[in-house]
Amino acid sequence: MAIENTTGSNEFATIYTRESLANDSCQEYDGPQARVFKIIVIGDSNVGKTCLTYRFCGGKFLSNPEATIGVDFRERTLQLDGENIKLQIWDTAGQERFRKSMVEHYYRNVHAIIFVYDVTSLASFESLPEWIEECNHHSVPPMVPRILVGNKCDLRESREVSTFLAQRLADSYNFPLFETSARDLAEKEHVDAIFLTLAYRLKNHRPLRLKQPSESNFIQLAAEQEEKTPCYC
Ligand SMILES: Nc1nc2c(ncn2[C@@H]2O[C@H](COP(=O)(O)OP(=O)(O)OP(=O)(O)O)[C@@H](O)[C@H]2O)c(=O)[nH]1
Repeated sequence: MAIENTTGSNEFATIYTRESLANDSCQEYDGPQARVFKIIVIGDSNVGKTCLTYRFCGGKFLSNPEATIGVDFRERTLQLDGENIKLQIWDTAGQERFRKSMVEHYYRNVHAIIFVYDVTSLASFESLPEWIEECNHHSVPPMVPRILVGNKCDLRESREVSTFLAQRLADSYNFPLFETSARDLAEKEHVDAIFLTLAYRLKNHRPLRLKQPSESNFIQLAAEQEEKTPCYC
């Protein structure tokens, strides 16, 4: 099942569906001159942040991921309407003990935020206001796009969070809502569509304040992380 919902404000005018992806001008591209956007993926431990980002960047489902320590970095470069866009995805740790020293780094110069919950865990859904609050505490500008993703839709029998409930929360924050599954192969294009929706939004939004994340900081943090945790890229 794939559901894409927009908020009434039409903030995300471009929402990419499976069908539109098939005809889209978006291609994989690994050229040197890409605009770089930092996207952080936030939410409780075990909701599937690693699996979602790995599905988007690596194409596969990770059945036995280890808990993220600090942050794992993944990247994918796309060519959108002739422009090279590199999405630098920060897969953050859900467990407090693995994230507390990193929180400042997560939010610095972030361009977009994906809040993830698990549709089979009401607790992970009820944590969302705290994650959103943390983000607000770090003074992330309001123009930074935020989206809500309910993962593990393949576990239909165990669902604890209805689409209705999730949509109500999404509407209250004015965020678009997506429900998907990192595990279900049939949802692969839908996972791509979530990130592509953000990529198009970022590409077309060129505020003067937009600051590129420093490549040197990124490389240094990535090197530190590699020592701590295996990289699945
Ligand atoms: N059924 C199902 N299981 C999933 C899905 N996505 C992730 N999982 C499983 O959920 C568990 C946690 O996945 P992770 O991606 O490591 O979760 P996380 O949010 O990154 O966890 P932390 O690194 O601790 O923050 C793993 O056992 C995955 O195999 C999904 O879409 N469907």
